[in-house]
Amino acid sequence: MPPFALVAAASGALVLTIGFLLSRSRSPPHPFPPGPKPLPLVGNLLDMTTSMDWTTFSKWTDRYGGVVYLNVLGRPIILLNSIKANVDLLEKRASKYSDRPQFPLINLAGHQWNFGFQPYGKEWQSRRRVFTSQYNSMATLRSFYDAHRSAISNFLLNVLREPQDISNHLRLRSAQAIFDVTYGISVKSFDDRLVSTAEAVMDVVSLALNPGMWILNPIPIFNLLPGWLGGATISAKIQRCQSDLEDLRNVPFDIVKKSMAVGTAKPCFTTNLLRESGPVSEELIRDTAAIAMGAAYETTFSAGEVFLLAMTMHEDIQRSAQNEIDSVIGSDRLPDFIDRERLPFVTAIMKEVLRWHPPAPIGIPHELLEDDIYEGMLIPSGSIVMVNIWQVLHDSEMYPGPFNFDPYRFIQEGKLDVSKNDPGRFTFGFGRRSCPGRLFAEDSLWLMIAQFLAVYAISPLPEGPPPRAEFTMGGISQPLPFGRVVRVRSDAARKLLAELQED
Ligand code: HEM
Repeated sequence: MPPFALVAAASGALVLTIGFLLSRSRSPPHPFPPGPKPLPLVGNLLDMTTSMDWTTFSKWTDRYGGVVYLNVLGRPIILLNSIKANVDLLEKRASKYSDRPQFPLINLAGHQWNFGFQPYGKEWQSRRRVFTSQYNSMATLRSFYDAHRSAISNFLLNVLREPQDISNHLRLRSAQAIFDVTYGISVKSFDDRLVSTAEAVMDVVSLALNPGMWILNPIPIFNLLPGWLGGATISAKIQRCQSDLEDLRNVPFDIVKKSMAVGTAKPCFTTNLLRESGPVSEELIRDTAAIAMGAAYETTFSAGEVFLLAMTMHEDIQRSAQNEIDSVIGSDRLPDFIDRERLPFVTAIMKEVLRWHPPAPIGIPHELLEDDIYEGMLIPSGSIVMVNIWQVLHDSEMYPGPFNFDPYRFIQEGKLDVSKNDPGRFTFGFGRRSCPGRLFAEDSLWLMIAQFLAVYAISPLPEGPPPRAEFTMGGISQPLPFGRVVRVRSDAARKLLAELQED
């Protein structure tokens, strides 16, 4: 254990003791929900593993049910493991359950303007409303189609040139689509300063959302560390995080403003809002634009990697999708958004990708604003409420054989049917804080799947272990590296690739 963690744990003990005694001194008329037995002083600290471990959380469903109570350092934590509990609490009682807890590292990095972490209230509401005015409008989403097309064309061409670097190409595609849509800026390569800044910001966000960081909060201890114990290095790193975040917030926005002034700006999220006459301030437009980059980059990349893993593991499913594409579209053009209705199996694969391994398996924690009684149990005010999205999507009643990658579960009589079990309903969270980028994310993933399968085939390495469904832990999770071979499917596919234009 690093020294700072020891110091943090030791100094936290006093706080824990007080918290624990206080929590014990309450004798609620209603019991807390069931959960693993807490230890004296630390409560359930050891049950909450150091990384976000949804599989451990899910095991508790069998033992304790859909609502699990933990007490960590005197702080109540509620895990919602079932669809019913999530709908009943986060959706039906949204006015109580839509706040966010404090994330100390997020605050320290300077995210106070980021509505994804803001408390529930007017400020959050007005920012989210501006964001959804674009990302939930079908007309605006359609205007983003060209950005998706061009990012995916670049991706397909990059794969042709360097198939072994497919993960990097997938990352670049995520960055290109979101920078184009948000700022009308085309980032050319993975080394682009804007992309590396976004990566650095997201690395810190991922760390900051780790329960170890917001439960133990070692930051006050870092501040006390003398230089020889790493204090100076830590403080330099913190300053770097702050300046990266400010760059992400300001640099692309300033580029758009300059190009608007000389009449060369491409229509995008930022120009749409800046041109609208209305009460929205320039600062608010700048802030909401910057959020999209952070929120979309890692999540859409992760979904793309999950797709590649699933196809490498299930070549038969891949071939069925390719047969569908060949018979509906033929081989003289690439599938496009207009074909969506006619490619139900491709859509079923997209839905199953989002179910089989959701990119944000335990979402972003909420905080409860006031005491609540649910099914006779007390959920105390101030509880941190964590949604086990992964478990919801592995509910064996809703999704029989939940560990299998099985897009056929969404096909009834040859047609797509997600009327009762659409994973998109759960993968993006529940209630008023649910992801406002859902429609954009599904558009982006669908086109990538359809066009990739039209021209490429992916298979396991001929030698070496077959790929396994293994994933990184953390706020945003993705497959562990796995071996695969990508090849152009046919001469017709090669011709289609030759006709593609690079942006
Ligand atoms: C596959 C891709 C994506 C997944 C799986 C995903 C998932 C999520 C989840 C689980 C949350 C937390 C919901 C909650 O607190 O209950 C969230 C929040 C959010 N997402 Fe996404 N997301 C994705 C893509 C995107 C994209 C493309 C954008 C923007 C264009 C976006 C913007 C946001 C924002 C702004 C929030 C914060 C909402 C708030 O606090 O009010 N996400 N997302």
